[in-house]
Amino acid sequence: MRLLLRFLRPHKKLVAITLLVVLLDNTGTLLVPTMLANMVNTGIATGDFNHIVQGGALMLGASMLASGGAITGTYLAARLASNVARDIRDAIYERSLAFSNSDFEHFGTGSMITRSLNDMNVVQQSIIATIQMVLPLPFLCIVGIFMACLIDWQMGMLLAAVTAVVMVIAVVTIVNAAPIFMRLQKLIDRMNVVLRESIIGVRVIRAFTKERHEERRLDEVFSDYASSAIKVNMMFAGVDAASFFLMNIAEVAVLWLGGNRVGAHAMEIASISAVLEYAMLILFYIMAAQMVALTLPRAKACLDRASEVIDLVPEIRDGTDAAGAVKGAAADARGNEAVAAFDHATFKFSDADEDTLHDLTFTCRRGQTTAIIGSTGSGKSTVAKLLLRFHDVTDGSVSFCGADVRAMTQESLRDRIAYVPQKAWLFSGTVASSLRFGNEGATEDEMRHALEVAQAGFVDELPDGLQARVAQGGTNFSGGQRQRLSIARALMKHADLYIFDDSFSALDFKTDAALRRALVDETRDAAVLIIAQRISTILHADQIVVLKDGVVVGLGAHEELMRDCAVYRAIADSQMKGGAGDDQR
Ligand SMILES: Nc1ncnc2c1ncn2[C@@H]1O[C@H](COP(=O)(O)OP(=O)(O)OP(=O)(O)O)[C@@H](O)[C@H]1O
Repeated sequence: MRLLLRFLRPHKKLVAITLLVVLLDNTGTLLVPTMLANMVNTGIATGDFNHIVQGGALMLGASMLASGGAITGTYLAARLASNVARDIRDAIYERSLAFSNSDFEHFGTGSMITRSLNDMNVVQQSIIATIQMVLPLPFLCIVGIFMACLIDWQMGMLLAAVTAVVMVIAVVTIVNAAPIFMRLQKLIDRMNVVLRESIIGVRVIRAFTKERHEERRLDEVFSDYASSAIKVNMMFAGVDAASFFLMNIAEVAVLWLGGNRVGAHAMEIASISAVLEYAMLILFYIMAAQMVALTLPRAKACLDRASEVIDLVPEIRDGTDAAGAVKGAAADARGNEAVAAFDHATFKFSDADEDTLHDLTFTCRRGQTTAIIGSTGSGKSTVAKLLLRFHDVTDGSVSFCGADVRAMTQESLRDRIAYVPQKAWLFSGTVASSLRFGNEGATEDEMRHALEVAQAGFVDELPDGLQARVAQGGTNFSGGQRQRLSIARALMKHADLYIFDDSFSALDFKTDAALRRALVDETRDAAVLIIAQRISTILHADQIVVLKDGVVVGLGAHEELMRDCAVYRAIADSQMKGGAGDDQR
C-alpha cells in the first residue's frame, strides 16, 4: 500500500478530480429515486402537470449528472491507473538496471517479467475497479439509507439491517478468498518461469527428444493453476448466487414492509419504488465491491512483489565519485599509465563455498594488451565482471585510472570501458541502431570504420547494408558475424579500457589474426584486456595472466611463461599439438 500511495502522490490532482467526478456521478444516481417518488406522489396524485414537468426536468438534470460523471469517471480512472502502472513499471526497470548478477538471480528473469507486465496489469485493473466500485460504497450506503429514512424511517432501518447482513457475508468471503488469490499469483509466476525455459530451450528439448518430459512438466504447472482458478471461479459463482438471492429477499422484504406502511397511511405508494431502488442500488454496489475486493489481495500481492524489486538495496552501490575521482594513476618506467589494477583482489559468489578469484594482483596499462588465459571455469570472465562492477571484490581492491571502482559511480566507470561480452547479444533493430548503442551520435563513416576494424565487411554485402535488420539477440546472424558486430559496437565507444571476453572464439584463425592486427591501431591510446582460450589469440600480448582455479599461476610474456609456467606450457602444448596454436598473422 505504501508503494501505491508513493506512486499516486505525483498524480494528486488527477486523483482529486477523479474522486470528485465519481462523487457527482453517485450523487446524481442517488437523487433520481427520491425525485421520481416526489413526482409521482405529488404531481400524478394531484394531476399538477407543472409539477410533473419540473420534476421531470430535475430528474433529467440528475440523470445527466450521473451519466456524465460515469463516462468522465471511467475515463479519468483508466487514465490514473495507466499512469500509475506505467510509473511502477518504469521504477521496476530502472531499479533492475542497478542490479548485480546476484540481484537478478534472486528474482529470476521470468519473475521480473511477470512483475512488470502481468502484476502491473492486475494493479491497473484493480485501481480502476476500486475507484468505480469500492470507494463509492460507503457514500452510497450512508446516503442511500439516509434518503430511505427521509422517506420512511422504518424502511430506512430495514435497508440498514439488510446492508449490514450482506456486508458481513461479503467480508467473510473476502477473507477466505485472499489466500487462494495469493496462490494464483505465485502460480502465474511459476508458469511464466517454466514456459520461458521451455521456449528458450526448445532446440535442446527436441535434440534430446524430451518433448514428453517437458509436456508433463508444463502440464503439472498448468493443472495447478487451473485447479486454483476453478476454485476461485466456484467462489465467484457462489458469491454471485448468494448476492442475487439476498437481493431478491431484500426486494420481498421492502415490498412487504412498504405495503404495510402504505396500508397504514405512513407512506405513499411511489415511495416504495424509491426505497426499492435504493435497496437494489446499495446491494448491487456491495455485490460489485465484493467481487472487486476479492481481487484486491491479489493486487496487494502484486504491489508487494513490485516493492520487493523497487525497494531492494542493490548489492552494488554508487560511490560519490568525489573522493576517488579518476585522476590518472602513476605511469610505469616506460610511461604507460595504469588504467585498471587488481590489488590482492579476492572474490566469492554469495552462494559459493570457495573464492572464485583469490589474491589477484596485476595491472592493465594504457597502450598495452593484457591477456587472461586459463581453463574453463578458472574465473576469467569474473575478472571482467569485477572491472565493470557487476560484482564487488570481497577483499583487496580493483582500481580504475587510480580510483577504487567502489568510489566511482557505475555510470562514470562504465562510460570509460568498452566491453564485448562472452555471449554476443544484439538488440533488435538494424545494424546501424546496434552500432549506435555504443555511440548514439555516431556518423555513417564512423560506423563503417568500426565495421572494417571488426572485420565485419559482410555488412556491405547485405542488400540493406547498415540498415539491414537485426533480429532479437542477433539470431539472424551467424555466431562469428554476431561476435564481429558486437566488437564493432564496442569500438564505437572511445574508451580507456577495451575488454574482449572470449570475443574471438567463433572467428576462424585468419579473421582472428586480421582483427587483432586492426585493433592495434584502433586501441593504441587505451588499455586492452583480452580473455581467451586460444594461445594464438594472446601470443603477442604485452603480458599474459595465467589463471588456475581463480589463482594467478603465471604472469609475463609468452616466452617467459613458456619457460617458467607449467600450466601455460601445458595449455600451449595441448593446442600446438592440435595445430590450433599456429599463428596465422
Ligand atoms: N552467478 C554465479 N554464482 C555462483 N558461481 C558462479 C556464478 N557465475 C560463475 N560462477 C562460478 O565461478 C567460476 C568462474 O566462472 P567464470 O565464468 O569466471 O569462468 P571462466 O574462466 O570465464 O569460464 P569459461 O572459459 O568457461 O567462460 C566457475 O566455477 C563458475 O561455476
